[in-house]
Amino acid sequence: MKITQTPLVILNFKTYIESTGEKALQLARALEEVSEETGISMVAAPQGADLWRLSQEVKIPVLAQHIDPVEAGGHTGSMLLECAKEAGAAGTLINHSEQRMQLADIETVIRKTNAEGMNTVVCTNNILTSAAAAALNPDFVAIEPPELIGSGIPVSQAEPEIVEGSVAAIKDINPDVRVLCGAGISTGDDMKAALELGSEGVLLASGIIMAPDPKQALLDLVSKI
Ligand SMILES: O=C(CO)COP(=O)(O)O
Repeated sequence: MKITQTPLVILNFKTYIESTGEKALQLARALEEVSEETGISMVAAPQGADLWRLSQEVKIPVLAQHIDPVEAGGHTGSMLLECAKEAGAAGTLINHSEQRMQLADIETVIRKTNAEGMNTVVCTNNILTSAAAAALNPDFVAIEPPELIGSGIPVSQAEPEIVEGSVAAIKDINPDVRVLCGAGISTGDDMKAALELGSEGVLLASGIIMAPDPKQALLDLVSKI
């Protein structure tokens, strides 16, 4: 089912110990509680091995962090779309800077995932790649300058022009694509700035996962919306 409600918070669990296994479930429950308490749409993107457990335990959508552009058959170590779907994934991140893909493969995964009615979130690194991604008809484009990822320096404050420019370029090519931004996002001011720049939500990781109290960090994140 397509995610329609914005503003939107997608938490990329990556492969931190603090967001793995039992701790991934605790984090997903925090997302679910904050979503229920605030009415803000929240989504978890755990590692593949945690997809099934989280999709069964929480009501918020869960996304795969990556899907390989392969058909069913002889592929070792790949993540097959159909497997992620049966594990309860509502969609997938695509082309994250930590899992870069070729253009043809990005197109394949967007097309196959959209055909299943699942959500497609393509990650980009600048205005030009954001415009290119929009032409492939994903549901979301998440602009994340790699140099700010994990830095604690929020893109919405450090490089606002890349967010504004990506929104304009994307909407010029495909008005239906919704824009998220990420990299260094952690506070309510960061989220407020992101929305003021024209994005409809954020894609984030360490600012929440590494917080002493992730649930309180999520409440702070959406406190100024
Ligand atoms: O890569 C990111 C989300 O996909 C951003 O990571 P940080 O929130 O840790 O900067």
